[in-house]
Amino acid sequence: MAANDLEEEFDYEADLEDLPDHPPTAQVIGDPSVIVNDLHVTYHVVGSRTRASAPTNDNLLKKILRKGRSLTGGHTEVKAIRGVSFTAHHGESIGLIGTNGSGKSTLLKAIAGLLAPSQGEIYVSGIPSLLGVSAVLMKELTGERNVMIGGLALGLSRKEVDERFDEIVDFSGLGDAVYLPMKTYSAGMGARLRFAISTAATPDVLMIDEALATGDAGFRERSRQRIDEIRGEAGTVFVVAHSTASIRAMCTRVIWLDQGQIVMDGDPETVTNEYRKHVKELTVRREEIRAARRASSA
Ligand SMILES: Nc1ncnc2c1ncn2[C@@H]1O[C@H](COP(=O)(O)OP(=O)(O)OP(=O)(O)O)[C@@H](O)[C@H]1O
Repeated sequence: MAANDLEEEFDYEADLEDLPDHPPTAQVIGDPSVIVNDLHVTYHVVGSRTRASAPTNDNLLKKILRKGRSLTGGHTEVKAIRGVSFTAHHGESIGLIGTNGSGKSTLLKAIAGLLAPSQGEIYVSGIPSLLGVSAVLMKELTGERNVMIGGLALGLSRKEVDERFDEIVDFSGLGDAVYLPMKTYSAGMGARLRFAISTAATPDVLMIDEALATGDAGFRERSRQRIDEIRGEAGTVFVVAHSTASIRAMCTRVIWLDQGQIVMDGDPETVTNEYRKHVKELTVRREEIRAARRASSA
């Protein structure tokens, strides 16, 4: 990854002014809602990690003749989560931070029950919801129809969805675009609608993966308030965001992941400060490597 990409990835200043400078209100934390015990998650990927040598016509022919065998080579295991343990409580909002590929999304998917642990256990009290409704929404249908589908998927009745429809649309900020097919929405519009539907019912455990990055300042402020309300109603919220400013504004606790392991787990200020230092060091180190490469090829 280039140093520029790395800096974009850690958009830690960009939205500071968009967000209130007070941290989330302190909440008395309740009983455990999620217990993760020595979790390991491994992806099995068909294909070799090593670069294939350019095939000559001769060995390509041989490969084609070896019918039924994979042309892609070996089988690779990606150990995305390696021995993660923590306990989350009712009333907490936990930010997950870490560089690209550190395992944040994988951890959320495992808590949501979408990925099986290869080792370890996850206990969840209540129903986890990974932006609960994303899987059931249909791009060909209008936002309006999707509000109904998503609401029903969350366990609301048809009448309850009808009653909450205006509120959901107001929250999403979509206006009349809600009557257009979702496939016509920008990434941000789709993310805002998913967030609005997912939080229409108060979930026990809500997981938000990057949805907030796509919203504007007003939407982010509404989201922050909604997350506070969910915590107030004894829910637990997990938030993945690359912006440490958003994380500090929304979370009562932060877990920093690196290469599938926990580096730090603690209060937002301490963890994000340490993380920012780490990112700055990484950026400097990568810039030095690039400069050395440029010098050696000159
Ligand atoms: N479906 C998959 N198949 C194989 N490997 C995967 C798959 N999804 C993720 N990985 C790998 O697992 C590791 C963790 O990925 P994950 O998406 O959980 O990280 P992340 O911290 O959410 O990254 P990002 O910030 O880029 O979204 C990475 O090495 C990634 O390449």
